[in-house]
Amino acid sequence: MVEPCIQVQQLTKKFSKRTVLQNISLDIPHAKITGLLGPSGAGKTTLIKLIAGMDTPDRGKIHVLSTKMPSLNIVKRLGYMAQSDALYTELTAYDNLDFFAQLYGLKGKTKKQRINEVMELVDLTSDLRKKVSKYSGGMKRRLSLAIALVHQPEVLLLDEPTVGIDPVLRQSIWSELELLSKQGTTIIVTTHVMDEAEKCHQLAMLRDGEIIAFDTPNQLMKATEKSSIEDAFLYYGGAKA
Ligand SMILES: Nc1ncnc2c1ncn2[C@@H]1O[C@H](COP(=O)(O)OP(=O)(O)OP(=O)(O)O)[C@@H](O)[C@H]1O
Repeated sequence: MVEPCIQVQQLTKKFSKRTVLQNISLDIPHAKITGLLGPSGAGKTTLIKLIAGMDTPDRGKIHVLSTKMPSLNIVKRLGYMAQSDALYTELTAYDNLDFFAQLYGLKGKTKKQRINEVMELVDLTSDLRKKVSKYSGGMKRRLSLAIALVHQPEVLLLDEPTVGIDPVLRQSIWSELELLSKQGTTIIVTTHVMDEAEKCHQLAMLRDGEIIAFDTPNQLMKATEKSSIEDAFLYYGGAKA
């Protein structure tokens, strides 16, 4: 049997006395796009951060690429895009990308080529030399995505990657995610947007720190006899995401 790319086992996370993730278990296969869908405060960011190794669970275990998290050993194999942009605003976009690309071990021609490729992908080529402090919110989001992609990670963890991005570019980003997953990248993406949720190969629906359903979008709609993911989600007792 092929081991899942990401294994979450009986995970519990508390902040002070408040339990925000409750006994979560998930097996996430390789080379699929898995969506985490849930209303604000459901625990999506907390879960993706734990998977990325940015925080530690109170109970349970997470393995990514057969490595117990958190672990520095696989940092280079992961791409993580946080919900709030972590950018050096006094530097240009190029310098930001250059900094992260070097951290990930890219050098010389390959580094330059990758920087150009990812900036083209997020449609920022003409703003490559602009200071990030002059970027709009949507441009910063796109640059953060470019940074998460620059080292061609095997696992991509994206926390609301398309917030503030216009519909046309959003579509092209989703086409790229689809292509990356076809090429073998495992992708987890949190979203509030229902039409994005439908594009995921499988969806974990979260509510109040618990997984209320985990299946393909089609199966979720079929099982609930609903014609949209939003209605299926409401059926399972989720508030409006
Ligand atoms: N560092 C922290 N300290 C205390 N409470 C926290 C912390 N981080 C998150 N929480 C709480 O944990 C719960 C889950 O938050 P989380 O950010 O994971 O939700 P979310 O589903 O990602 O929400 P959103 O869609 O609004 O981003 C919330 O009630 C939040 O207030």
